[in-house]
Amino acid sequence: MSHPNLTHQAPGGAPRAVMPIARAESVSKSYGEGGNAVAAVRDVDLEVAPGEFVAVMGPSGSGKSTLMHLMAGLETATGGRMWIGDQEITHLDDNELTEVRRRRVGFVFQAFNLMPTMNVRENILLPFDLDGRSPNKQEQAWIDQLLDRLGLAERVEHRPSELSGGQQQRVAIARALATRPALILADEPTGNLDSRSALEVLQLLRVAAQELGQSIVMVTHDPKAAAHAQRVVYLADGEIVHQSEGSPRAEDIAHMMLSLEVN
Ligand SMILES: Nc1ncnc2c1ncn2[C@@H]1O[C@H](COP(=O)(O)OP(=O)(O)OP(=O)(O)O)[C@@H](O)[C@H]1O
Repeated sequence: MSHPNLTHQAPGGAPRAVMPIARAESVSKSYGEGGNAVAAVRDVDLEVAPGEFVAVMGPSGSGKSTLMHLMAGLETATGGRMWIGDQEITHLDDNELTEVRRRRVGFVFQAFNLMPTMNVRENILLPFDLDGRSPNKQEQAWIDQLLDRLGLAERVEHRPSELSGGQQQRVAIARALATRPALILADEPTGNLDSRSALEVLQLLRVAAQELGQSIVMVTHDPKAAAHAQRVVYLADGEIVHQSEGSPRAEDIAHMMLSLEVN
């Protein structure tokens, strides 16, 4: 189905200039049934523009990971509709979802899912292999830049078991960015990293957004990490309760988080 925003009017009546790369419309997700049902995500409306870097924050159990999985088509919504670019993914079957993800989405999840028998280079090139092609010259230059900036250039022949946890995480990040997918979903991408590596990852995500036009949605508990995003979306009890206008300061984010956690 085509995207309704092609003909959509933005608030104020002006036609929308760009189609969002990810869009949730009144999306809900419940687990279980009857008295045991848990409403993990409730009536969420969210749009992420091309080249936008959005951080998602909220107390533990507020629905951040579930929202991310819904956006990726890894979970099926129990209500509402979801799009990736112009493609509605709400009712796609598993094969169709796999295809959309492979072509358009890069993931950095907490389980890095690196292939243990492959070295760093082979792991990073895996998305190209799955697409039945090799990187072109521009893509190879980008991969070299990723390896360099992530401090992995000397490690390309190593297997994951020969790397530290932080290095494995950086390989997963390089792999997610390598094909320059339109949408990057990152769950705590700086969670296990020292502050220098974390800064490098956040700066890379910004480069991917600002220079390559990739859209990034990053779940994080770290106000300093979230301050690198252009917008921060706050969840509580499965609902969006606040959104920043522009990049907020880490102190303001920490303050907001505190108020959500005590409520
Ligand atoms: N597969 C599942 N079955 C049942 N309940 C689930 C499932 N996955 C998540 N939940 C529940 O949904 C709610 C939201 O969980 P979710 O993992 O999305 O929160 P989160 O904000 O990512 O938390 P954290 O910051 O602790 O990772 C929680 O109450 C959780 O227990």
